[in-house]
Amino acid sequence: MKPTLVLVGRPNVGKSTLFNRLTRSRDALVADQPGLTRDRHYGIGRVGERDYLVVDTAGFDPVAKDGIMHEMAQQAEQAIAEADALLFLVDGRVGMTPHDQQIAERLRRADRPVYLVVNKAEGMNRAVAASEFHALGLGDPLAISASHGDGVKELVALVLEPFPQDADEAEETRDKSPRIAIVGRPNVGKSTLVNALLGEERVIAFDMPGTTRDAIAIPFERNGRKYTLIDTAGLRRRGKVFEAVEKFSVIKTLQAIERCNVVVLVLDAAQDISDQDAHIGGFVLDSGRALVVAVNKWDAVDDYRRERIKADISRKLGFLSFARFHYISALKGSGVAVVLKSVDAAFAAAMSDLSTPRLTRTLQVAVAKQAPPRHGVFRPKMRYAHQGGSNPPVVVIHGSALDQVPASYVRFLERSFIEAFKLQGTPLRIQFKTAHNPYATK
Ligand SMILES: Nc1nc2c(ncn2[C@@H]2O[C@H](COP(=O)(O)OP(=O)(O)OP(=O)(O)O)[C@@H](O)[C@H]2O)c(=O)[nH]1
Ligand SMILES: Nc1nc2c(ncn2[C@@H]2O[C@H](COP(=O)(O)OP(=O)(O)OP(=O)(O)O)[C@@H](O)[C@H]2O)c(=O)[nH]1
Repeated sequence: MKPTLVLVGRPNVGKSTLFNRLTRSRDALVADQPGLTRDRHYGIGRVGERDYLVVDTAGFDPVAKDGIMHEMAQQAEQAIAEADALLFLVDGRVGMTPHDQQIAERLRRADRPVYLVVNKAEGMNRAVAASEFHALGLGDPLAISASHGDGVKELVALVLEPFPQDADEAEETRDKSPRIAIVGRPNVGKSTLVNALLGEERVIAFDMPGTTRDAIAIPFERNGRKYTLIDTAGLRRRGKVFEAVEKFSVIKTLQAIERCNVVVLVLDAAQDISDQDAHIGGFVLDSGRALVVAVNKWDAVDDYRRERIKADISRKLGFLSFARFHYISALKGSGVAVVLKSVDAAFAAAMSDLSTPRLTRTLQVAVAKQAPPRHGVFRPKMRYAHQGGSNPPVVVIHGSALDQVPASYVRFLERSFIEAFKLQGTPLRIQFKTAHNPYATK
């Protein structure tokens, strides 16, 4: 599983700045989807070679007893409990404050590795900037500059070092059957859908999670096909049904998305699409996972409401249009079989092998139909394409002056490949490789 790094610190020490640097999209084109708004507190890590998740807790006041500060502290507590490592930021220009000491005291009790990070240290002697923070009793302070990037790579490498490269990751990518994560905000019907999927069918083996913190996986069979369900909420089996034993957790949701290869995003037809729905959808898009959307509780809403929710979806979740949407009732079991069929299709699309000659031909047809716009004196030239990865499929395009291709044209190319190869249910990524200037790619 990917390690989860949680940033804590008092307001204004630079947590958001560090968060942005740690999560800045490697592929700016993904970030450029119209209508996509992000939850600026949770992200997929992009610095260095290894993948990780980052959580930014808003200003953390461990002694707040009520009000908004108390609420924020509770959210921070949940994130601390679910963290694999804690990054405690302090401000090297301001120096140590009583608030830092309170937070340090809380973190000394956290049974997680804590890294003391002295930010805003650009242009300062790092040892001097760090020295007074030894008094916090959290080990050697590490001086960085989040805004300039100094020391950030080294910090990430150090923090990730103790975590083994995912042992089962390699095996999981070779998996021939879908690993499904059922995600959605609280009360939309995730457990009900899990039961509709698993209830009647054979659950091959289900071991109680016991003391392990890892998300559990439940293998099951349906219509002779094998699947694995990635748990997001600590499912417990009670008689014939599974129930969630933990409250909703964004971190667990993200970890499950990272661990699966097909996401089933559950929405509640009786409610309007919320920011939380959109943020979860944004994570799915960022992660590149295949996706099926189940609009649940269709039995409980009238025609007026049905029209309204469809309009709401197309307005707020347009960036998920690569996915199939199904209108289902998990409670009555209707539409569940179709969801699973789309899971199969999305999985197949995400894992497809795309032949180089066909990719190149598709590229040529697309360029003949609509050439990439000229940028200054250069017109991008696209010569050939080959596949660079799966789940999501990555198409690598070789040519010249490709670093200036606008996002709208990239989306046109994406659509062309998706149509030509009939890749329903998976996002597709395009990477450019320019012959003359190897540094201008990505
Ligand atoms: N000089 C310097 N300023 C920085 C650095 N990192 C962040 N800042 C500045 O510090 C201020 C606070 O940064 P934020 O990232 O918003 O801090 P925060 O901890 O997220 O603050 P809250 O959102 O209030 O919790 C901003 O003005 C940043 O530009 C740095 O490495 N060096
Ligand atoms: N009418 C109707 N109600 C449903 C349907 N699916 C679930 N519900 C109801 O919605 C409520 C929430 O369902 P759950 O399956 O517990 O939702 P959840 O997403 O797992 O909730 P959390 O565990 O809080 O994240 C329950 O009262 C269900 O009976 C459906 O298809 N139709």
